[in-house]
Amino acid sequence: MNFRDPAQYTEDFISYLKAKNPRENEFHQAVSVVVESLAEFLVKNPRYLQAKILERMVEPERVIMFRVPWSDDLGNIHVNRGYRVEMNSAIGPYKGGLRFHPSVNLSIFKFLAFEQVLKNSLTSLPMGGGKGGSDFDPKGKSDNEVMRFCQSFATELSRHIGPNTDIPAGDIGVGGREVGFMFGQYKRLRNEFTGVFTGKGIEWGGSLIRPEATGYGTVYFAEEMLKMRGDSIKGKTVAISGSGNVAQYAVEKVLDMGGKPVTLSDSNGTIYDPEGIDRKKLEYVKILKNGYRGRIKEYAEEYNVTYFENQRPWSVKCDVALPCATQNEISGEDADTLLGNGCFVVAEGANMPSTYEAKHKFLEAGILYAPGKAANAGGVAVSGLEMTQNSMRINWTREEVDQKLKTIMVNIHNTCVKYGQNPDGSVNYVKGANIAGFVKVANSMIAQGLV
Ligand SMILES: NC(=O)C1=CN([C@@H]2O[C@H](COP(=O)(O)OP(=O)(O)OC[C@H]3O[C@@H](n4cnc5c(N)ncnc54)[C@H](OP(=O)(O)O)[C@@H]3O)[C@@H](O)[C@H]2O)C=CC1
Ligand SMILES: O=C(O)CCC(=O)C(=O)O
Repeated sequence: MNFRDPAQYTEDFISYLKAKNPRENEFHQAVSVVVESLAEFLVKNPRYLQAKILERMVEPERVIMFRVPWSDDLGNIHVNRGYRVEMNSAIGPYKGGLRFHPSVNLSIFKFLAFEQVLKNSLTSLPMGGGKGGSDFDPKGKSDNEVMRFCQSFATELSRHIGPNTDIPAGDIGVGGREVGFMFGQYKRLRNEFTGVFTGKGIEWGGSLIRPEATGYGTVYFAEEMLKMRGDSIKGKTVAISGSGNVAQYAVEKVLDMGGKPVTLSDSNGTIYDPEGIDRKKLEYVKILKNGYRGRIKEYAEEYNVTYFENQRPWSVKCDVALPCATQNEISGEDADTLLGNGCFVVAEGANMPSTYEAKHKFLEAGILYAPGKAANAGGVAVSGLEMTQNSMRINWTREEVDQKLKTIMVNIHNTCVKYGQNPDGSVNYVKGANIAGFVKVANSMIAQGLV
């Protein structure tokens, strides 16, 4: 590898990564963006190159893959695959969510775990990074089927996790219901009540504001970016994708701040409500999605608004875009459409929702663009606060947790500015987040010897 020329170093490193991890496209994408941001910094700070920190960081400390057998309500047997990627524990125990979705594979979990390491570092809380889940699809399953699956999954996972080892939480397809079933099984197997999961119910060890944290935090981050330009969310038209946990609370915080959310989506299509999704309509979405687990199309029927079948929200005119569904949901073409329509703020509630092309278009356009590892870090940050409350056997109030969340998001924003500000005063938040997240983990790895 060429240790003198940043562009050549980047190319060499990506070739090395691809040769070692063939066909893991999402993982290549996530690492490529980070290496591009870091290359110049690494060339100027060769001790990280000499210690082969990046080579070590892209190799998970441990990957666990396992069989998850379960039976449906008719007694038919199904076999899914479970995963946990324990990526890096340099600054704390592995921490990160579980995703249940039929599309998952090892590449997706490695990209998510790699992003999680840098994200958790940015929160300033002592958490390493991990991610896991299964190709199980909770959609269309009864509560009893989901419980049997979760019990089977947690039975194997319980051997690998613990309150000081690895603390999973929710992600796509895993919310309070699933965390409850897994926590219950873990407790039964270990005969101990510990904070081994976060995102727990409020009556049994959960933290206030954890459900809200990712969506709220994303909007707090967008507000901080706007503040740098003497602007705010107030009066802005906001396009939001997804209609799950992150999207719902992003809508709620945009409303709190005087903005107008106009879209939501799911994997079947997008609703466009030009009058704005108000609090009453948001309550409808929460019942639709969290209660009876319906489709977003039903919103269009209820409120007589446009429904774009099989389309994403990015063709709608907006000032701010908050992608809150899944990875690679904004293509290069979508980015062109957003920019052409005057969108000038993108804050990623989801993990890596912008493709490699889209990300570069946003950076070249010089808009306010916050990558997921910075903008959506509020979720795992409040998970960290849940761990603290569990250890101390106390519960903070809603206001206390929200205030701490706000402070963490402001600090992450300022850290990105510190490492990502250009000579003309503009900020490359991608570069800022990647360098800041990296430095703390890299220094800790060096301090701990060759591990
Ligand atoms: N929950 C958290 O605390 C955090 C979540 N994130 C990230 O935020 C994103 C959303 O997570 P969360 O809200 O928790 O998950 P949910 O399962 O609650 O919601 C996911 C939403 O995204 C949609 N979606 C999922 N997959 C696809 C797809 N392939 N194409 C189109 N739409 C899709 C879902 O639609 P449908 O119902 O049709 O599947 C649903 O509306 C993810 O990227 C996650 O990694 C990041 C930080 C923390
Ligand atoms: O709260 C957590 O531990 C995990 C959140 C998460 O999965 C994420 O930040 O992507």
